[in-house]
Amino acid sequence: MTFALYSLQVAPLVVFRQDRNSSFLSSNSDSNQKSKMHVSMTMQTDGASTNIHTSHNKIPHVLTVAGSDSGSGAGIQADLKACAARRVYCSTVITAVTAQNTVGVQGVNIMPEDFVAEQLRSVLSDMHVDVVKTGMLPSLNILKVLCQNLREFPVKALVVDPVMVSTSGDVLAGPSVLAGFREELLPMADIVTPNIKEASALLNNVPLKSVSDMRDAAKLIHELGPRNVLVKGGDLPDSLDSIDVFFDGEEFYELCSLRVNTRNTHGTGCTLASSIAAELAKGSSMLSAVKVAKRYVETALNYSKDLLIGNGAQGPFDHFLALKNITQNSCRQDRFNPNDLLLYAVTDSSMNRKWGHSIAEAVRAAVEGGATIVQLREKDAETRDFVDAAKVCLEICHSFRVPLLINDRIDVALACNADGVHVGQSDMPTHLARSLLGPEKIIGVSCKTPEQAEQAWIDGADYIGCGGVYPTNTKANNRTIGLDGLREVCQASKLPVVAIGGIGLSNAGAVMESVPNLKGVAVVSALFDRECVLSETRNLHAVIREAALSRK
Ligand SMILES: Cc1ncc(COP(=O)(O)OP(=O)(O)O)c(N)n1
Ligand SMILES: Cc1ncsc1CCOP(=O)(O)O
Ligand SMILES: [Mg+2]
Repeated sequence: MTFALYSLQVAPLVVFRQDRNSSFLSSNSDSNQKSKMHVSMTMQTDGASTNIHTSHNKIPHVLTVAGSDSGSGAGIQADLKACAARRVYCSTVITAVTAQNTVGVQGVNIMPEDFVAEQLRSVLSDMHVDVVKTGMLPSLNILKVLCQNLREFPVKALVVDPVMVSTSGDVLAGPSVLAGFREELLPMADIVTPNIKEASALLNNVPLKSVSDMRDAAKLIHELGPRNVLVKGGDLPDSLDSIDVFFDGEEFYELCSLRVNTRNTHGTGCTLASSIAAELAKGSSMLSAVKVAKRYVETALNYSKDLLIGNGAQGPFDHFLALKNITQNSCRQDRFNPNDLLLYAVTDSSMNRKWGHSIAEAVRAAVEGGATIVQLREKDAETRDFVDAAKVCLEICHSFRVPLLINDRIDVALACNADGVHVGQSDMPTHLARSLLGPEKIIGVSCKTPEQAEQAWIDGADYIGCGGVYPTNTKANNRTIGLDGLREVCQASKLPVVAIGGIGLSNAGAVMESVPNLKGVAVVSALFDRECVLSETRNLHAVIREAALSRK
């Protein structure tokens, strides 16, 4: 039995009107931002994106319009799990019910389009939906009903996953739907996320065999009207990496991730699109949303690679990998905030020994004095001592809401559940560190050139440590790049930059004042090769803060 809601007065809804020539999202914390995004309304920033409630208690909301998968690997079920894991609310409009498992699709029951319309109206007329994500649209009429509702109830963003064939090879949308995608839905989309087969189908079956073909396809699909295109290269043969091509209408980005060797890939497309939608709902810029979503899927696949569910060729994966850490009570609540780089204290075991300080004493003095982020750089510590000391320092830092990173040692960072790591050009490669640490941890990378900074960004780093700016005795044989080298990296880097090397009370203010875009300074000896770490940190903090304020 259905209820006629159509006569009810509908409360005035949304909010975001899209200017078709511009993009829709603000990105006030996203230094990766390259495209022409406009501020339409105050949303949460990336930096606060793990807090699902805004100050008005509004939760970011994704509506998924997709088919049900009885095996729960893909479709509506994957979308719900992805949104829950990414901590946004998810409502659902079901377009079809499939009888499906890890072997394939045994049956499809398409919802009548009137009932799809009724579901859409129920959700959109009552709830504040930020982002709509589409999956299986099994008939042209359903697609048209969706477009009609989107025109009536505009939302902040539309993510289109142009589902046509299931992972098992079963056809989920016919040629008339393909025409509907091209003519009606894609022109409304903020991003479309075809895999190789879907991109080829959208382009009249043009063959796609290389990354260069994917770039051409992204450009041609962009001409169909979506503002951004992500062509997913997971099905390209003969590659150790999985490369996706992102095109925003102006620039191409090749987004690389490690190919995870697993049978459990059923639902990756739905999960990726839902995760992009979730990040957009939180207020991320498009490129940042795509990067975070990719990281999340890669980590989930890696975490579930040996999971055994079903007897078929393609199994589901575990979306809730984050729950494995839920029992750890000592965890930071916020994601990386670039402003945390303002005064970056980097420890040194030999300096602490010289002054008779334990690591914990030195770290406590630094955070009490105003350090905004701490790195344990314990080059000669025994692993066991390092892990024990890191756990104590983590408690101290978190009591001041200061993140704690580990220098070089991913194993130590994992063992103590630190907030992240800092790696150099000859340490663990950044993309490997990212796949080991997952999407939420902070990764900093040392870079001396714009090219290295670009690579760090591609590989999934969060910030750049740039230096040595001045000569230093703390790191042997380290080439000095000077203020000019620092400026060059700051100007080119899409990631926030912190300066390091020979910086102290006498020059920190000048460095901050004379280098545009610099987020802060990282310091070893000026804090730790001193008798009183607390007062040195207080003094340096005052100088840097003043310089940062005078720049504004
Ligand atoms: C913030 C910050 N920037 C740069 C470095 C240097 O890292 P790396 O090049 O790996 O050298 P080591 O510190 O490992 O000797 C850093 N540690 N922190
Ligand atoms: C680790 C590192 N990386 C580049 S310079 C440097 C040492 C910085 O130490 P200090 O602040 O004592 O000059
Ligand atoms: Mg290193």
